[in-house]
Amino acid sequence: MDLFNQTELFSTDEVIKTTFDLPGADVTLFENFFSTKESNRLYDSLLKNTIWEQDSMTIYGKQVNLPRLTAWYGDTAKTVSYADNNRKMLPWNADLKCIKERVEQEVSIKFTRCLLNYYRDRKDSVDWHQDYEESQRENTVIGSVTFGATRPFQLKHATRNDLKRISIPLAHGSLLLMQGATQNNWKHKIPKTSKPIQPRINLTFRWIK
Ligand SMILES: O=C(O)CCC(=O)C(=O)O
Ligand SMILES: [Fe+2]
Repeated sequence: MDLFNQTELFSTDEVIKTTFDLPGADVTLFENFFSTKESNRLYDSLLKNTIWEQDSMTIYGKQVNLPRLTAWYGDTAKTVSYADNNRKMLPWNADLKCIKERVEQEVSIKFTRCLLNYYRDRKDSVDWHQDYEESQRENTVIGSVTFGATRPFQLKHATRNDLKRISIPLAHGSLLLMQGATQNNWKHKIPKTSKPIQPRINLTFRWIK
C-alpha cells in the first residue's frame, strides 16, 4: 500500500521519544518505533488477516453498532466481555507476536492480550474511557501501536478539571506507552474528524491474567 509512503519524503526513520509531564500519569510516545517500511507491511497484513468484528452496545435501550471494528487476540481462548459482547480471544499470529515482542523490549512485562481497533473513516472513533476494569487499573501497562492515518489521542484528567487536556498525534508506526496510575487518573479518546481521513489500525497490548 502506498497510502502512507508520501510521508517518507519528509521523515527519517529515527525513533523520537517524548515523555509527557502529566500529574498522576506516566505516558511516553515513541515516534517511528516501527520504520515506514515495516509499518506499511504490517498495516496491509493486519488489515487483511485480522478477523474484524462489529461489536454493539445498548444506549437508551437501543442496540447500536460501535463506531469501529474490533478484534481480540491473546494467550488463551478466554472469553472477553467488551461493550455488550462476549468474544473468544483468538491465538496470536506471526505479525502480532512480532509487534508484541518489539513492544515488550521497552517494558518489564509480557503482554497477555491485545485489542485491535480498525477506524475505517473519519466517523469512526472511541469515546472517553479508562482501560481495564476499575479493580485492575493500579500499576497497569498499555502498549498502544498505530498503523495508518494519524489521529489525535486526547487525554483528560478523570476528576480534576483545573488540568488542561492534551492531544497526542499518533502517527503510522508509533508506540504510546501508558504506565503506572495513568488509567486510574486519566481518560482518553479518539474523536471523529471533520475532514476525510485514511483508515487507521490501533493495537492496545494489555496485561491481564
Ligand atoms: O485507537 C486508539 O489509539 C485508542 C484505542 C483505545 O483507547 C482502546 O482500545 O481502549
Ligand atoms: Fe483505551
